Amino acid sequence: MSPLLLIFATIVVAFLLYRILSLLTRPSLPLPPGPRPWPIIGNLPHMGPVPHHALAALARTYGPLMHLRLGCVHVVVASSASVAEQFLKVHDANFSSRPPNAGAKYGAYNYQDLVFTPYGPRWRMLRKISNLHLFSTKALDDFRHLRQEEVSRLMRNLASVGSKANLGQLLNVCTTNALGRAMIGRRVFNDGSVGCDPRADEFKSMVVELMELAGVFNIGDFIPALEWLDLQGVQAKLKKLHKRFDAFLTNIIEEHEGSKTEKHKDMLSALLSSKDVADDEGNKLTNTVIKALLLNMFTAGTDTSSSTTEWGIAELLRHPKMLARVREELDSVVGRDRVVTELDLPHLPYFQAVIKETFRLHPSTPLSLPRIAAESCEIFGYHIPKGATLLVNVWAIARDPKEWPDPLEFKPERFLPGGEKAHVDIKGNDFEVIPFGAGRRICAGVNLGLRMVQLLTATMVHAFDFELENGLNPGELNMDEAYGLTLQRAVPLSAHARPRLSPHVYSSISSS
Ligand code: HEM
Repeated sequence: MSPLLLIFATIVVAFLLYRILSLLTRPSLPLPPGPRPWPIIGNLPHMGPVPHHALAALARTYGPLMHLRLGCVHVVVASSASVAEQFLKVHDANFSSRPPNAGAKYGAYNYQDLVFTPYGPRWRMLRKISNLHLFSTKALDDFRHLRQEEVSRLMRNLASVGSKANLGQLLNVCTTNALGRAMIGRRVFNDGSVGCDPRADEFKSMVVELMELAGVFNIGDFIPALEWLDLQGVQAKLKKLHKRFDAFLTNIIEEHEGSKTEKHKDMLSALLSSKDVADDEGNKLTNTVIKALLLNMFTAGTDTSSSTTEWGIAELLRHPKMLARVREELDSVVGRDRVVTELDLPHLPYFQAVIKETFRLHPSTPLSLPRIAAESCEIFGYHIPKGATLLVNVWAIARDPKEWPDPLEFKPERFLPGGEKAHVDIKGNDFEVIPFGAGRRICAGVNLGLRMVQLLTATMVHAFDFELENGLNPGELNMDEAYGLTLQRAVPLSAHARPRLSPHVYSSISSS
């Protein structure tokens, strides 16, 4: 055979082999529908400046189970309760790790933390430790008085101010200090005056920056060949921010180790005392893992709760009749001669419905946190490839008109007896409203977050009348969202707070 013929025959055979192989390996099922991807960048341009809005709009065209290609990465998006249930309940084991990303690599000690560590022995160890020391019912009850004291401090400070107060900032200081006392045995920030500790402003801005960076669809995460170019500057910013967080956390640990004589009852003491001792599965807590865990708690556990409270108060201010009904309930259960406590909360059904409705319309992580498919699988007749990133649009699911009549209206009644969602809870069992996610990687701090948001919101509306800045009519309150990984208010809530309880309540609050 002539050489030319040989080359030609080789090409034909190779082509035929390729066709046969691709036919054999092609999944018999189609991928879910989705917008046509651009070459190389795929659907990245479709994500827009506010990805949960853009994905909700795309889902109206392509359906609640959608496929996109971001760079080289397959991404599937769940935008209805039934699709979310498939991923987070039926196939939860297959989606129990998170995809690789620059945020975890450069911002969270290279995946050594609880939020991003792959599902496995380290995840189990960290989840177990945090449940034991922070999130179990016993730990939550043991630290109840700390939360109460911090909320009361906030109340006393607000009562003593004549001028307008930045509620968002104060709520954030309060949640950070309450968490700080349980985790590291002390407050993180001063709050002596409502002008606040300047470090509190800095800390909140660090958390918000981290959430903003984590919310960016970083090109390097989706096109690994371009990672080194850091086209959006995300990696550089993450590295810089990480240094600031690391200095803050190293300082906390050094201080704690330096005061060994005191008997601490906080989480950090327990972590330090079991440092470098292997557990049953051979895992050890190192200084780095401890810092990573503290970082998770201070970032995942502060802004989420304070911004949800801010949204809740804003909704009540915009709906004066609902605010009046909440106050009526509080005044009849608690009265005006004492502050509301966590023990009162189960006796406030209308207020509970207001909180659920706040979480429905303003979930603090609108796209939850991403998961990755460990193996390929089939969902509703579609092929989900191994390695695909899963995004659950919890924001869109909770506004799905097929599930929620008048989805954009703030209507707490829907959660009351006789309402269409009377028996629905928000803790990951009813998939039409999953602000804390669901399945084995559901938010570790769900019960703490709920208690904090409830106590703060109830205390604020029970103890104060609010007057908006410059005599603004509450109906005109700006409710726009500023997007990061968490859902901030575009315009922080500022108001004059006027005490409405008996004067002795504000003066008798302990200042421990
Ligand atoms: C308003 C309050 C909060 C909301 C709405 C919220 C929401 C979420 C969501 C949606 C996830 C992802 C769940 C998933 O993948 O299915 C998550 C994970 C997590 N949250 Fe929260 N969270 C809140 C408060 C807190 C608090 C107070 C803490 C701790 C102090 C916390 C710690 C965590 C941790 C450690 C994870 C990662 C869990 C894991 O990967 O195993 N969160 N949160």
